[in-house]
Amino acid sequence: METLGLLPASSSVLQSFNASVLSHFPQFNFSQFSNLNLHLNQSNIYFPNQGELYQQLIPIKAVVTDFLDSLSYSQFAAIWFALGWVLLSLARKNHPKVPNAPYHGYRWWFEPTFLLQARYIISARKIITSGYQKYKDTPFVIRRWDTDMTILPNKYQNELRLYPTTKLSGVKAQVQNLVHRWTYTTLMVESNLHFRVLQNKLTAELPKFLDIAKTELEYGWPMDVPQPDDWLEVDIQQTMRMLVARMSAKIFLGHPACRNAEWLNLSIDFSITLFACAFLLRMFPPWMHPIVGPLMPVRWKVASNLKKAQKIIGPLMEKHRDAVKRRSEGENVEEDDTLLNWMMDNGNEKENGLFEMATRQSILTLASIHTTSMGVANLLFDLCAHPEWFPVLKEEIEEVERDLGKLGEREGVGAKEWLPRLEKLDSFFVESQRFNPPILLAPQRLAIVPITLKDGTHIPAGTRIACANADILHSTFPDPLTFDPMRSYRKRYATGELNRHQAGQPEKDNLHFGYGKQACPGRHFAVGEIKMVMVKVLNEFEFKYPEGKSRPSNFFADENVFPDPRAKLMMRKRRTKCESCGRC
Ligand code: HEM
Repeated sequence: METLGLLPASSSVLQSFNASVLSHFPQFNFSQFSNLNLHLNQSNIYFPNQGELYQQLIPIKAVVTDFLDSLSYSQFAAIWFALGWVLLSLARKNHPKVPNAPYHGYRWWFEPTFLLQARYIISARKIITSGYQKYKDTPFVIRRWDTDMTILPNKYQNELRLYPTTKLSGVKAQVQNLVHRWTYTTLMVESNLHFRVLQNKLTAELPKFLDIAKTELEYGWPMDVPQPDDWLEVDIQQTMRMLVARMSAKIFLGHPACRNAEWLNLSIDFSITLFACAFLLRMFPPWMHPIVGPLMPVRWKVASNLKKAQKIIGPLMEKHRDAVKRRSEGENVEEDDTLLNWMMDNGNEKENGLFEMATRQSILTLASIHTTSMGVANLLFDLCAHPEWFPVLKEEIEEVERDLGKLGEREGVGAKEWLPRLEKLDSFFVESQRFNPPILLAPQRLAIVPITLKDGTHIPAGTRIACANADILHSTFPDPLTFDPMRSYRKRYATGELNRHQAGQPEKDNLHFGYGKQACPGRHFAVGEIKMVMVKVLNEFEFKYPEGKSRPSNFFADENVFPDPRAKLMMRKRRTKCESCGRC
């Protein structure tokens, strides 16, 4: 990360600055304060007939100009961020919070708040977990760089989930995280078309769309997935991102757009760029966004991605409009049943504007691709760390194949019949997600109006609230630190609640997909995709860690979690007796 270079950069920045100051103010001998070996230009500037103040300003200007000229790109970036930090510290204010909820995370009573906020960037896990362990049943407040968040115990979940978005809004909290108009995400708040299409079309016709996505998985398989006969080191995260991007593109945009390499790359890249842009902007106080936003290259990239998206989405919209018109004239026009078409048919004039539709499609890639592909990658990382489960999951697949034929092969037998049968794989995913949630704070909400809960807990308007989803799942299970992949499988049968405790079924204790009416509207599709990919992967390949490697650790950026991007796996085509487990 660039910030890792801050320290070395700052000492040479200091050198440049000292040299520059000394060249214009020779009377100050800075070298006596440092042992830096500086080569100084001792020119003395004197302007006759100028006021004394002006005489003093001219050399200052010269110092600044010389100084800026002498900086390398990384030194300039380091100063830029240091400046942001200082300004933010000056502009810092306390954000609304639940009254009496203590601020948590200070190491000493005199630790400056900006240090705690800076530590949160990479130590969110430690801060949230220690707060949860300390306060468990009462609210506490964590301090993120841009906002404070009151962490509520999950005993309030069933009450909170009943509040409508007009009072407690998940999307407004997300858009605040994404720094709204500075990343072009405000439209998510202005209209919920992206939510409606997932709930009313995708989830309502889930088996159909999973079967459609499966066809694209088959198409991309030989291209995206290496087919090595012998062990080969692979970047499994990138492979999975591409496969998931293809499946998403197929259901959103249909054929042939789903095979447009530019769109596929864009849909993967957009999330990273937009996330980086929002993350950097959050370092600055809101009043500075109009100044720094337009100067940020990463934001230019977001804008250029959106322009490219318009070029791809525009003709698709035209095509659908044309099809609708011709159909209304009695012509029989064939079209893919896509989510884009549904959005156009159900959107109003503004939602159907090109910029708005292209941006919304891009935001949907942000919500769907990395989250889902990380789920598959984590599953594989966990399987390689516990290879004794390979044969169990393979046997389950083979059993379903014996009854229903291979997935997608038998007429009339598709995702609907197949995927619910993969109960052990489902349970393995739930446990893998328990250890590797994509986010540490879910659900997150913004209080639009003041709210008083039944026990008198008051949430003032403007308060950001969240739940410590990762920690809840590490405290509500017996033996929580043990990776026990059949937990939810056993729980379902022990309680007889066969429809509960499954992947993608939010519970008061399992909040990784959010909770209530505002829970992730793409979760059932995501779980289906993950299972479909895993069936193919387990049927065809064996995996293990490269020599000397083990399960990669997770990285944190604020409360966001992602696997070490450098982590690799070894894979080869499946043999009768595989090395992963020694049995199958
Ligand atoms: C493993 C994969 C995924 C995880 C872990 C995940 C997780 C989440 C979470 C935690 C939320 C916030 C929910 C809340 O506040 O209660 C969310 C929202 C959302 N998710 Fe997912 N998600 C996943 C996959 C997907 C997929 C595949 C799609 C689309 C097909 C999708 C679309 C969305 C959208 C549009 C929202 C925002 C809804 C709004 O406007 O409030 N997600 N997701």
